[in-house]
Amino acid sequence: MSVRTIGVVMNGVTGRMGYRQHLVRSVLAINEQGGVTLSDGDRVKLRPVLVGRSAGKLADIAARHAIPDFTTDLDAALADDDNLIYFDAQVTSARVKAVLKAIEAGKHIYAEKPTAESAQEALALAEAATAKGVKNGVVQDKLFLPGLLKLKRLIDGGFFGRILSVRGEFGYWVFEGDWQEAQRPSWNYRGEDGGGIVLDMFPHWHYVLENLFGRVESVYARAVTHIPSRVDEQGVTYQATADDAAYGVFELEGGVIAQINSSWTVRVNRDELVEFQVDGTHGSAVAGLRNCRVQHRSATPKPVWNPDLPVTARFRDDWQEVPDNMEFDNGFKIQWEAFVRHVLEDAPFPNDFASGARGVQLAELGLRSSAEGRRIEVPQL
Ligand SMILES: NC(=O)C1=CN([C@@H]2O[C@H](COP(=O)(O)OP(=O)(O)OC[C@H]3O[C@@H](n4cnc5c(N)ncnc54)[C@H](OP(=O)(O)O)[C@@H]3O)[C@@H](O)[C@H]2O)C=CC1
Ligand SMILES: O=C1CO[C@H](CO)[C@@H](O)[C@@H]1O
Repeated sequence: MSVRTIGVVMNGVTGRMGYRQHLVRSVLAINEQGGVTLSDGDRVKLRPVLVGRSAGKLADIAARHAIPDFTTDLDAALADDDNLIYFDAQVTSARVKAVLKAIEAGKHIYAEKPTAESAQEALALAEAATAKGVKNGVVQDKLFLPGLLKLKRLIDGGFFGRILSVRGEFGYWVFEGDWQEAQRPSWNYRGEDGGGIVLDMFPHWHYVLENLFGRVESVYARAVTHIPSRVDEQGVTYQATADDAAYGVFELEGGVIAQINSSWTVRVNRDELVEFQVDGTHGSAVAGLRNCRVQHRSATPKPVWNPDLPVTARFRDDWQEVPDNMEFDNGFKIQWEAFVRHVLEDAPFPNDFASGARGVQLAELGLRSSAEGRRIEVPQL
């Protein structure tokens, strides 16, 4: 068994996702476990090369984790042939330019979602990567959440019979920033800076729906800005020009109807920050980030509507927890390992830029649907 090291240029590590999930919980965690194991038993460690626009912030992170390589010069990092992979977790609006540069430099590309702000640009990235012959992948972390893995297990095991509908509820209250600090970066609430819940969350819903239930054939959405002004990181009031809630209906192949609410203006009255209820002819399930509960047709109670009487049935007690049956690793790390194997030994990696572009397309069509007040067919890309 041999161990080798490859360089990974990581742009955006001073941000929330780039630092926590990608650098600490994925790349450094992979090295701590001894690297990515390839099919022949060899191991590959990752040498992060931190890139960003603030030398001070990069130096802090590098010192904290004893990382020798960091720079504000993306071109220099891309010019180094030992750096095989370029990873991007910058703000969405900065993604396309940097990724195109990295493709041009012949790097294999892994990027956060959404890959671009428009479907045209997202497609252009996919085409540029294909033309250059570089591997490409987009983060689709929700597929690896324990709750969704359990849901997939139920689907694969035929638990539902014919699936009829999916109801998704995502969101929580994001503070306005005046009397309590906002817990998400302010650019998310400015359209001109690449913000908006549709662009943020519809790419997630797209790959979840496509992978678990089938192709998304149409969308109807209403996107709104419920809170028109917020206060940013500097304490300055700004106009919230991006949508902070979206109410969407998606029709899937085979007639499944999915209805997903996404909101940063909702107070949580559910067990998890995202939950999907799936109803089928033979059974139903409610899956969250970690847990999944089911009710089989044979154990379905028969409620009778009678508002004259107090409710005595405890409907939630009639559901059964799906067991873990396995250890669940961090989903971002699992995807990093898969991408490294894809680059080095051509292992399958379905979450490519083409699938990323389909997600951006759904966001774009969702926004168009909202603006025009109509249901829109989703053309196959
Ligand atoms: N898969 C998932 O679950 C999630 C994915 N995301 C995606 O990750 C990306 C980053 O989001 P998040 O980490 O929340 O954002 P942050 O605001 O926390 O981080 C943004 C990063 O981009 C850099 N940056 C900011 N402005 C610019 C600019 N104008 N030009 C170049 N770089 C810039 C920042 O550098 P600096 O520190 O110097 O400002 C920082 O490194 C987004 O595309 C978002 O959609 C976000 C949340 C969850
Ligand atoms: O992917 C995501 C999951 O949820 C987060 C919380 O609002 C979002 O920031 C995000 O982009």
